[in-house]
Amino acid sequence: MALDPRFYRHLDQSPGPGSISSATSSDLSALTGITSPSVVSTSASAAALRSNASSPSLRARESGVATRQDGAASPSPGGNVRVVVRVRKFLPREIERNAECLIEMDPHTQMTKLKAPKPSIRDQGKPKSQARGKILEDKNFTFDNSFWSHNEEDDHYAHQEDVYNCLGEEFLDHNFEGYHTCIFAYGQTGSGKSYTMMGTPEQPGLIPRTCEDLFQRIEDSPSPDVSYNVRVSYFEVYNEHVRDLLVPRTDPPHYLRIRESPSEGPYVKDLTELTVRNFAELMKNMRKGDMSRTTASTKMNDTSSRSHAVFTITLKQIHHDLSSDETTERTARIRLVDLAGSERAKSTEATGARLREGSNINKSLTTLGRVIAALADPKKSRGGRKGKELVPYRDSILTWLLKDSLGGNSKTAMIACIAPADYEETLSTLRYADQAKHIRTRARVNQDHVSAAERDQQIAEMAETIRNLQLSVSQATETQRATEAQNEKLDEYQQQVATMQRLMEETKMVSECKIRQLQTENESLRRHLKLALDSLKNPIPPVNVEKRDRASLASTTGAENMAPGESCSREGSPVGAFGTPSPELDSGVWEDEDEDEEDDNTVDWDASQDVQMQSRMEDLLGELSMFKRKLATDHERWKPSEQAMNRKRRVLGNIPANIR
Ligand SMILES: Nc1ncnc2c1ncn2[C@@H]1O[C@H](COP(=O)(O)OP(=O)(O)OP(=O)(O)O)[C@@H](O)[C@H]1O
Repeated sequence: MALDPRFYRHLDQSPGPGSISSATSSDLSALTGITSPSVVSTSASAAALRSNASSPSLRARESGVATRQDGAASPSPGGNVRVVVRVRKFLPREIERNAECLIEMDPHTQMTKLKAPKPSIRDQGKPKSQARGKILEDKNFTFDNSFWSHNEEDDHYAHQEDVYNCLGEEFLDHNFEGYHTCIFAYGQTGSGKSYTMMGTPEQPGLIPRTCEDLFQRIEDSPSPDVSYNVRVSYFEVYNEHVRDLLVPRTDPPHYLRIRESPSEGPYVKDLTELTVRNFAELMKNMRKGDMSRTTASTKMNDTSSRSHAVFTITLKQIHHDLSSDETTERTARIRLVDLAGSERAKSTEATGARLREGSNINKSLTTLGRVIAALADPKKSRGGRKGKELVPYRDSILTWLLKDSLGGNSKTAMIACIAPADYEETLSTLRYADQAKHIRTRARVNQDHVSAAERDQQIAEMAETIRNLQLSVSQATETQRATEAQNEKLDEYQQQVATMQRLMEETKMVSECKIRQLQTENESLRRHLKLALDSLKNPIPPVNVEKRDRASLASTTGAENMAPGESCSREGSPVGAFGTPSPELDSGVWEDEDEDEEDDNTVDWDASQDVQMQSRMEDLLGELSMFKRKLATDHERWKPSEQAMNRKRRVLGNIPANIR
């Protein structure tokens, strides 16, 4: 069961009689988190709950609940796990079905008897061999304490307070002595684990009582030389994942990783650890965590815990001896674990997510059982010549995280919670508990002495570390700045490259345009040359044209009908090449007054004209080769593209080889 929200309601109100006290702290303690007894107020109700580390609780001895009288293992001075059992009262559903109480407890010997249920009607009176159902037997177990919480009318009824006085108080004594402790509740679903650990608003359980007593002891501490620092963390193991309960829930959930250090053992990385200065602050954080714990309603329990919850208090006591100027630090870890209940899918009728949760819960509890079994038998827990560890801590997250509490540096207690009317589940729980009795842990006081010289050295080392860190930070800042400057320069270069690429593109376009122009020019020159060569190869023979008078010519050709500027030729021959009149036209079809002298001569295509034409052709060839050279130079200068080159090659290829 997760804690009833009503439990916290009273924390915001002033404490009433019997309620859990709250304390305020000074501004100084608020700043440092270190609580000095002189600055913590005391409530009247809490004054009754007094005990301290050096004088263990008297109330445990005065309590109506007796401890074992056979002197066997109670309390466990040798470091054995302390095992207690608690049976709850009937729940309404059990009363309804007229359930039979199968548990008996002897307050003097602390013996717990599990009675076999009555045989079914059909098996009644039959001998064992003929019974159809399984014949069950009575079983006896002896634990350090047996808490009878079944019937309030009975003298030896164990209230919440009795459980705390018998177990919690003694464990808090150990914490003030500097030991790590762990108390965990184990049992089937609905057997009363959460009730025992957290309780209800009216009946607070072991965890709130421990917290209250812790701050009460700090307030009542007689020594002004001791300062206290209290930190809390709260996480749950749900479906084999670890979730911080002191931070708001996220979707998807943020799971934490587990690490293992040689000195501290397994721990949850990045787990929130808050400094608390008084009981009210501590309970506020516990409320936060409890609200976000995973619970659900099952057939066996309306508010069933679907996760294992681990609430950890770290108590640091710093004692400074003025005369010797020595400091002593004691650190104790108080681990309070509310396990999810083992369950049978058949009883809970779970399906879907509930069934998966159930199988994960059972998986980690089975592993816990195997760990307990391995630890209970020291010969089995260490195997092989190399002393290889055979305890399967790592087989589940829960057992891995509880490694130190189960088999290492811790004083540990197990509260086996049992339902009064479930034979099979109760037998299984009692067997577990019976095995756990044999586990021995190796608890030691976690204390450090620091002399004045050592403290000065530590301070000097820390100052050096701070200086180095500051240096690293400033170096990192420098590097960051340099990187930013480099990035800016890189941007600048990239911009310049882009501009140059653009320019090159433009230059290339201009070159291509020039090449195109030169090619056109080349083409026209080629055509002219071809015509000239044709004319050379096929010269037109000289023609003698007699001078006729304009009138007779006009009558012959009908020139009087022609418009001015129109020309005509005999037989319609074209105008000569190069714009020079053809010999026919040169013969002077039109006669001007000014050209009379020329007109008087007969026009002949003689050898001198041949020579003239020849020399003109040679000039043209010279010009053409000069043009070719120019073309080559331009080509070099403008670097035409491959395509343009090919085009040029094609053009030049068309020029006859003898010209090139
Ligand atoms: N000693 C007791 N006295 C009175 N009521 C009790 C006692 N123990 C348990 N109950 C009641 O029994 C019911 C089941 O108890 P609880 O929720 O603590 O079981 P649980 O073992 O934590 O179950 P789960 O594993 O499902 O979370 C609750 O209603 C609780 O108030």
